[in-house]
Amino acid sequence: MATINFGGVEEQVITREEFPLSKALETLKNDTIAIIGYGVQGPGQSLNLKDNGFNVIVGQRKGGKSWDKAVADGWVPGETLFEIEEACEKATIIQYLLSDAGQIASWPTVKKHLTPGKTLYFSHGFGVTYHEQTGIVPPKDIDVILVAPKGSGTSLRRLFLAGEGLNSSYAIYQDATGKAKEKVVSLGIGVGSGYLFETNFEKEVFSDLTGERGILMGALAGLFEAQYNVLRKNGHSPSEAFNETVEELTQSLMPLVAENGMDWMYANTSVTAQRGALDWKGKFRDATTPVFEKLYDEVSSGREAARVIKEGSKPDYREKLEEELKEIRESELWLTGAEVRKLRPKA
Ligand SMILES: NC(=O)c1ccc[n+]([C@@H]2O[C@H](COP(=O)([O-])OP(=O)(O)OC[C@H]3O[C@@H](n4cnc5c(N)ncnc54)[C@H](O)[C@@H]3O)[C@@H](O)[C@H]2O)c1
Ligand SMILES: CC(C)(O)[C@@H](O)C(=O)O
Ligand SMILES: [Mg+2]
Ligand SMILES: [Mg+2]
Repeated sequence: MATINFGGVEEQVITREEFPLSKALETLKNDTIAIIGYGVQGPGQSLNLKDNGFNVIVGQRKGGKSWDKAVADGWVPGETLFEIEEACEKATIIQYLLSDAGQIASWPTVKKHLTPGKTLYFSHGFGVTYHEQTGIVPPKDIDVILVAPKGSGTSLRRLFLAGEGLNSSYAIYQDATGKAKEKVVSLGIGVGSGYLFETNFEKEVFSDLTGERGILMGALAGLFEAQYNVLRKNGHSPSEAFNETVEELTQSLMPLVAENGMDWMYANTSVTAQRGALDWKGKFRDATTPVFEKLYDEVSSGREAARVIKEGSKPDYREKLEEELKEIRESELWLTGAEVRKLRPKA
């Protein structure tokens, strides 16, 4: 493990250099890894593991879109693609990558196959942390581990194909065999993580739910709408409002932040922008802190989980989601975005 000083706080991280792929392959050479669920993380993790040389099969409900996608991606029914129960039976390591609500519904099926010596792997602390609501309580005599890629499964696959890697957190919930650590690190490297940082199941789910509802998705989308609406109300054209709200952020300023930090982005803007933004930063921080405090409280109390389980378990969830996404897609803001994207010059 490498000790890294993160702004004055030392943490241990695991990199590909110190835990190479060859060591991961050696550790899991007798294992069959079943990826249960082929939604977003399933494809990314299974294809990366397969391309890295691990013994992988996929378990997915037959007949739906995810099954067809698995076939299109090269998984062969009866050879490397099975119904969930059959894949669980064949596996020594079960990577439980159904949607968090789906994991509750399929738990009785999966649990039957969690016999001593097997390993149960999650990419989220949700099911185990909120066990009073999910009913997911693994048997004591198996290893229970987590590798949570910090980003979409789509990005996990794309970065892997580009020879790069998304970072992931890892955690051990139960170590029945004494080998959970080497297994979790091997799987973390195998699924294509750039590096791995340690957490526990509860911290992973509390931070993840806060992040995605907050700045990564919910807060960001809400701030976009607020600023766009104010600009439009004051007579600015859609293209001007969109460019000053979204396009410049994604195309010009966030790449600078990603490359070299916030101060680098500030250093590459005008004095006028710097001065104003530095003054307004505090106002936005103070205005939104109570909302973030409320969000964390909803997450840590389990109330947010209850809402997700209730909504995510409804049979018409996907249909309703599609309606909500359509409403966003067809709003003036994002219709403008579609036109603006088309105008980007190609290399
Ligand atoms: N989406 C991501 O990129 C991402 C990132 C990090 C961690 N995670 C975590 O990874 C896990 C998988 O997430 P995902 O977004 O890939 O899942 P998903 O929502 O895409 O669903 C995965 C699969 O579950 C199946 N499924 C849903 N309900 C089911 C049910 N009742 N019975 C049987 N199958 C059912 C669907 O057919 C789908 O193929 C979750 O724990 C999630 O929190 C996801
Ligand atoms: C990709 C995210 C938002 O990081 C993940 O946490 C998810 O739930 O999909
Ligand atoms: Mg998440
Ligand atoms: Mg996340």
